[in-house]
Amino acid sequence: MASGITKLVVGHPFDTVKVRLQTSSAAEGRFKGPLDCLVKTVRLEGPLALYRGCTPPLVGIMDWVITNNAFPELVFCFWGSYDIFVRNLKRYGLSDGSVSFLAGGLSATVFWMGSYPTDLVKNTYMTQPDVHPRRYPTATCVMKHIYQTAGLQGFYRGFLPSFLRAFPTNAAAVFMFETTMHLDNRLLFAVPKKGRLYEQCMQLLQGSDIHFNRRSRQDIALSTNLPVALIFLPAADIPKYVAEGNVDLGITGQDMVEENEVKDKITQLMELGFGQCRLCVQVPVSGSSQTLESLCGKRIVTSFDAFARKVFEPLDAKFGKKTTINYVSGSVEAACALGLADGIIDLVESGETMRAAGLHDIHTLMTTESVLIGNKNSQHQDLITKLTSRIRGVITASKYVLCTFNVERQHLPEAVKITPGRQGPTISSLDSHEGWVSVSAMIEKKRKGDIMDALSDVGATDILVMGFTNCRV
Ligand SMILES: Nc1ncnc2c1ncn2[C@@H]1O[C@H](COP(=O)(O)OP(=O)(O)OP(=O)(O)O)[C@@H](O)[C@H]1O
Ligand SMILES: O=P(O)(O)OC[C@H]1O[C@H](OP(=O)(O)OP(=O)(O)O)[C@H](O)[C@@H]1O
Repeated sequence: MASGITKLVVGHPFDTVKVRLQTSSAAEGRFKGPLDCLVKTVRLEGPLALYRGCTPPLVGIMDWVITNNAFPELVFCFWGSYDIFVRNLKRYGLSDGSVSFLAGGLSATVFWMGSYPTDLVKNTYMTQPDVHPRRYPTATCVMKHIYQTAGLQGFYRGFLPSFLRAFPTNAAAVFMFETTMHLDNRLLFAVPKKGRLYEQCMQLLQGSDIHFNRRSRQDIALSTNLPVALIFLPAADIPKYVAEGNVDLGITGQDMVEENEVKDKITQLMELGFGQCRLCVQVPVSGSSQTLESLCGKRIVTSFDAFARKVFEPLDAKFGKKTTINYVSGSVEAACALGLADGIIDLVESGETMRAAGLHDIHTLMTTESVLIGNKNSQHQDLITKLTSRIRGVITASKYVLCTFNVERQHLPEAVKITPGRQGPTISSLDSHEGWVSVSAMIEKKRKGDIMDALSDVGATDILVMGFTNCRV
């Protein structure tokens, strides 16, 4: 009750201003803005005009709802029906995300079906012309008028646009609300949302059996089989989030960790074996500056501005010059051709982009690859260990294959030298061939051709090589 009265006293003037602004067209030019509307209303009609719509002797529950601006009370319709929709949609085996999305949209429809007539009556009452006697002395008169002129359907005039807007916006809002509420107690795992590392990260998550459904453009996805939430972020921002404990785990490049200057604040859990490249100082092939020292005092363009400052500040101090460092977020190689830079600092993998821009590298600042990094104080250390072990299994599986063959026992020592395995090969006797054994051992994928040749040379037969997708070794 107290909250209703407070809402009425404090909130109703705002509502009056809002509705008047909404219903006065720009062409009319009645009000220049909210303050102008407030001042004009008070000056021309007196302060009580701000409370029009809340004091008339309205009767019945509809009037109470209207005069107390009690739409929030109708919110129970929303969440009440939401529960019912959720329960029913779950029966169709839809994912949690789809259920929240659809139930949110459907509940918004229910909410609007219930509240739309009162909204229409309230708006009509509050925006009636400032003439005396009033066309509608009470909200009940508005209701009577609508009913007499258009029947019951008159209370739903203009409903379609409201519905069309309400379904998707509420579906998305509820979906995000539910997702965010479910982040509690989950390990937050940041992965690049696009760019060079994206595809391999997705394969890594899939290989590690971290299941999730991600809608297009959605930046948070809950795992469906682990207490993990995947947070899709730019690779450049991930080190900072991990260092500050906003997320527990992340995948990014070592170059990004350096650039964010957070190496001491994170734990590098594992090198992932992809995203390998070099961070290089590059200059035009025929440019006048061909050394780091000669670039001192000139213009450098880069996405790695912190790195660039670390390189050039000592040189500037030594030579008494001031190197200009300008940040760009991509296509750095274009800067020299555009006359914006004398040199750049950017990544080189194959060197194709660099050469296509007429540049060559004169200095390698660091070699880099993608890494799994963790927050030092995460509350989810057990889960971090588990995920790290799964990911290590996928990486190992991508580097090794399983080699099996049969060999005469007398040649076993030579064969074992060729395939020692990670901790010794598995050897079992062959019941069907007296004096023969079957051997299986993990071998490096990139050496499999040489190994098979060598095994043949020592008399091994039935040599098979098989890939596997995950392992714990
Ligand atoms: N050519 C490359 N080869 C290998 N790894 C690369 C290459 N370019 C970038 N990387 C690695 O990928 C990380 C992210 O780089 P990327 O250019 O994809 O980031 P982004 O700026 O977020 O994406 P985008 O370029 O789509 O805006 C880099 O920090 C680096 O570690
Ligand atoms: O040596 P290369 O094999 O040619 O690779 C190097 C390029 O790859 C990266 O850019 P990316 O293609 O990711 O786009 P970006 O410039 O927009 O960051 C990097 O910034 C280089 O431009």
